[in-house]
Amino acid sequence: MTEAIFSQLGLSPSALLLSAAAAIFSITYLFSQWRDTSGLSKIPSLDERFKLGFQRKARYLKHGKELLREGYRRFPDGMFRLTTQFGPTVVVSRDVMDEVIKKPDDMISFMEPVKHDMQVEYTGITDDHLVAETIRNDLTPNLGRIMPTLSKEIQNALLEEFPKSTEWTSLNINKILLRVVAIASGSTFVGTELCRTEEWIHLSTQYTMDVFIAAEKLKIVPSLLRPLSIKLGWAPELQRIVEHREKAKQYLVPIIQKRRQMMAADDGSWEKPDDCLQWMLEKAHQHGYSDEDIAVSQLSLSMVAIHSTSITATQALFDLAANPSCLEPLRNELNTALSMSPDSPPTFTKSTLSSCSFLDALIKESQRLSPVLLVIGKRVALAPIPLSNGITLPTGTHIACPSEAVGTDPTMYADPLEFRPERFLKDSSSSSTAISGSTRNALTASTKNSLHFGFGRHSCPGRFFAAMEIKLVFAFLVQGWDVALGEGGQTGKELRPASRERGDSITPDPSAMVWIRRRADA
Ligand code: HEM
Repeated sequence: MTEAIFSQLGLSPSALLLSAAAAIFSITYLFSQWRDTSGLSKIPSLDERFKLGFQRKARYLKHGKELLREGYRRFPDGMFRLTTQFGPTVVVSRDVMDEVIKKPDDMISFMEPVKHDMQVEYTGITDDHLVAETIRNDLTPNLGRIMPTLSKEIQNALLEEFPKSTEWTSLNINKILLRVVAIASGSTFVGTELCRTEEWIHLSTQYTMDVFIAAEKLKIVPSLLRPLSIKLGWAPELQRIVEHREKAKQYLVPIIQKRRQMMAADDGSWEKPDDCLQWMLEKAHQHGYSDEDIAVSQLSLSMVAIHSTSITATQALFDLAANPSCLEPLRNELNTALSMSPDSPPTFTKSTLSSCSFLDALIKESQRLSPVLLVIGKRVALAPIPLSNGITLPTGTHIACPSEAVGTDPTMYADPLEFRPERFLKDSSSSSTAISGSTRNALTASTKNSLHFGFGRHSCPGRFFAAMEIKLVFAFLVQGWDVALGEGGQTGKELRPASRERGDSITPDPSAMVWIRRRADA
């Protein structure tokens, strides 16, 4: 049908797409010139040399980290304008961010940037209150209770996925840790049976990939042309997203219904599952969720949880392998923690794991240098936002805080690009002045000095679970295996795989290999 219209017009689909794109770029350019004359022009800009919006966006996609660092160093206490992949954005200091995010959601929107980033109009991602509430009210307070199951799943998954040989073997660690985290998270999200099935592992990881890829592809196309580009087959992932949702319903609705029957017939003998699916179905009616909605919410939960955690774990493993001097203190600390366990054989508990401050510091230091995102606190002003510095951010202003630049600020962190977990230890003499000597330095801290899980009321509610999961992966991994970055067990900073950076996001090199061998005494 669409092709028939094009041939009647005497145009190929790509010629039409190109002409329409040219027209839309011109309109966008004129609009961006008009926008710059608003109150925002009082704020310094890093965009001056580039006139066209698409040039600015392309520059950010390639050099986002350098631009954010430059702006932060030049205007550390204030704010600056920069076109990010999100469009013209006011990048604000932590103090301004602190002020802004305290405003109510009807003044400063958390969802608007998500709508753009995830292209929700096309991908169908929704603001899922049930997910955030379940994490805050059920998952986080019960971490101690679910830990034995989580711990067992991680240990089993590592034993299955990692080599049994005591010879060095190369592995694509991205893929393996994604599987381990998907299985382990699945045990807490949907239960220990479904979490190990290939179908669920595929669904819970591929859904996220398809949503992100579709959204990235759509953002390249000017907004008015997106429906046409979809008709022309530009984002086939959108169809797969719909299929993933149908599959999730097929897998989960019968389980949910079975659980409801068991609940209704329960005479006290039924052992109620202790997982997010159960917690969600028990409160679904308060939120007006059907059983099918719960199934889709489980995909949303996997989407926010699994990749962010496995990426953080992968980066930390690269850092550990690149810094072998960290291995001995880490193993000693873990052995001491296990020696405190009352169980036989000894196991990690929530409190023994929290006593492992070097492990906490190591992951936090890795996150400081390789966070998942360059900025946090992306928001859109839904009303004018007056600030204490006298500037009022007009309605529609896009805001973000340059968390990576803050984390590599030399006035906060001595030798900021060096990997030194000790800087986060309480009694470390090498800590920088701004961060030393406080339990607020923990990996899960969400403060103005610790930004990578966001801060304020929308800060990541899953960070306690993520931290526990990553720590358990590391605890079992370093006890059972040796890790290196080159053939024959070579290690060293120069071998650390470089990350991929595009716009706001930092990801480990997907093709990077690590070398692993089973420890003889494990
Ligand atoms: C290392 C892994 C993770 C990182 C780096 C991370 C990071 C973040 C960040 C930066 C935000 C946005 C905060 C803001 O804009 O103010 C966020 C929000 C969120 N995260 Fe995480 N996250 C991780 C793991 C998880 C896990 C495991 C879960 C679920 C169990 C989760 C659930 C959520 C949810 C539901 C939100 C939205 C909160 C809201 O709507 O208020 N995250 N996360």
